[in-house]
Amino acid sequence: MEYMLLWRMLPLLALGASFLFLFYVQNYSSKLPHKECSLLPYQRYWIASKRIVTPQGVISGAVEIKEGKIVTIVKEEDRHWNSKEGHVVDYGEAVVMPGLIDMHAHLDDPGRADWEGFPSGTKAAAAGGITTLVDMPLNNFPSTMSQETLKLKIEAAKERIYVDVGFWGGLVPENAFNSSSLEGLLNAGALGLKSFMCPSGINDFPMTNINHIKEGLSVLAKYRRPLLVHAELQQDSESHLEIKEGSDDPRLYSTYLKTRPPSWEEAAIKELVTVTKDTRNGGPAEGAHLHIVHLSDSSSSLDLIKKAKSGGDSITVETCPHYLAFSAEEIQDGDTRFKCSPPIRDSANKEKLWEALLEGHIDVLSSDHSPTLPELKLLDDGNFLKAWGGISSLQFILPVTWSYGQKYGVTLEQLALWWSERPAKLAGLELKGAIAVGNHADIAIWEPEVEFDLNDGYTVYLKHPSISAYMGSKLSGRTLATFVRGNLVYKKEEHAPAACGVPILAR
Ligand SMILES: NC(=O)N[C@H]1NC(=O)NC1=O
Ligand SMILES: [Zn+2]
Ligand SMILES: [Zn+2]
Repeated sequence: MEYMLLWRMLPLLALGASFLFLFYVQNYSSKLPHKECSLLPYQRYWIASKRIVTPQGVISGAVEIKEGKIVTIVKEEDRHWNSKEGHVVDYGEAVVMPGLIDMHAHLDDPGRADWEGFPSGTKAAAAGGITTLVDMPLNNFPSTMSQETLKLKIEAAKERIYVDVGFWGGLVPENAFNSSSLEGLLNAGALGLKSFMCPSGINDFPMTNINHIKEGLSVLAKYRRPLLVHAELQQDSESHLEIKEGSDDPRLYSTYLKTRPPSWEEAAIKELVTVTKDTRNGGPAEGAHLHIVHLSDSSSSLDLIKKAKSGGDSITVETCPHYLAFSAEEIQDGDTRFKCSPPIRDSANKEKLWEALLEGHIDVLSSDHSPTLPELKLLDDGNFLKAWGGISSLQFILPVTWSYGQKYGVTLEQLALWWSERPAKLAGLELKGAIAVGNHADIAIWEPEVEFDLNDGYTVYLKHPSISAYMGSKLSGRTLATFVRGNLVYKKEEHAPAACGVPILAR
């Protein structure tokens, strides 16, 4: 009789057990990253190399990664690490460096995704060793200048980004005196704000004056987040107004150069340093920080920044690879791929930029990757005055800085400082920017000595490779692999099947 009861109960028991099993699998597996996020099927593993760039210097050894974070770093000589404890990926002599953080890129998504877009831009980033991008609030449509428009960005990024992406919000006349609007944007997670002191090239992103900037800083002080400023102030007395269609040849680079002299940068920075005084200790905007983007003028503009820094202002400055790689003398007439603002100046200016970077007066590097449609670059026409201003570079920033930096003795540690550690600090990314225990396992593996020709045979992931000023050049430094939070997102011309980058929102 009891046996009979047991037999009858069996199907019920089996059903219960399978429910329990399903419950377990669902709950447990949801905690594991999607296996399509990574080209490496391990949760826990070691990366070994003879050249690992840490804040304490370059070491030979191994880094242990567990569930997306760096948990151990050991030197070769301290052989406590036991390879049996996990899978080891041995990269030999290749360099293991913190992934690059490009704090200034325009991915134009949503609204102008045909210019670049999150999938193409972040695939290019991953292929170039970049593990985090901070996206600019303009060139996408609508511009990111409110809580609602930031939400559109986050929505557009969903399952479409291959690396992590943070967002700057826009400071524009419309929101500058509306602190609740700015606070809404900052509360929604913007890592800081960005504004222009000259026309931005995009009608729906109008320029700010120094009063707007002062207001922006006072709101940012409370959040301890930065304001990034495009520092060029149009000087009517000179230059561009005198350039009339027909009298100066718009195909000559020298014509374009005359339209944006260094005095524009100098005038903007002169105004900025009157308000950065507020950021000093005890000042009314203490806690805010002003960051000058893409400095080109290495003379008077830089002197003003140095003076403000020495006075205790919270101010930093970046330059970009194109100002370090190219000089005005080399730009061919009609080659609008090189048009950007502020413009690329002469070679003496370039030498001084390098000097300032090496001496620490320029703090950080960024790409200012600002693509567009090839037809708006006017490559056939070659009209420098009408072509889109912006350089396409994202995938190449590491080999460009490395290749052009050879002449100046640039070291791996310097690259890590300019491209990872300092941008992480500026953007407030606490767990990124260095190979250190507890940090996200955001890692670039690359071979500095390997040369390549950036020609049609090279796999470029940017949406419009033809508009990049770097096409046709020979560079050294090939990316082998890129890890984002422990996921192997790129390996030798292959991306992970799923886009598992996450939006980074300030809290
Ligand atoms: N709108 C936009 O991306 N402008 C950028 N392009 C450029 O060359 N400088 C910039 O500020
Ligand atoms: Zn700019
Ligand atoms: Zn820009």
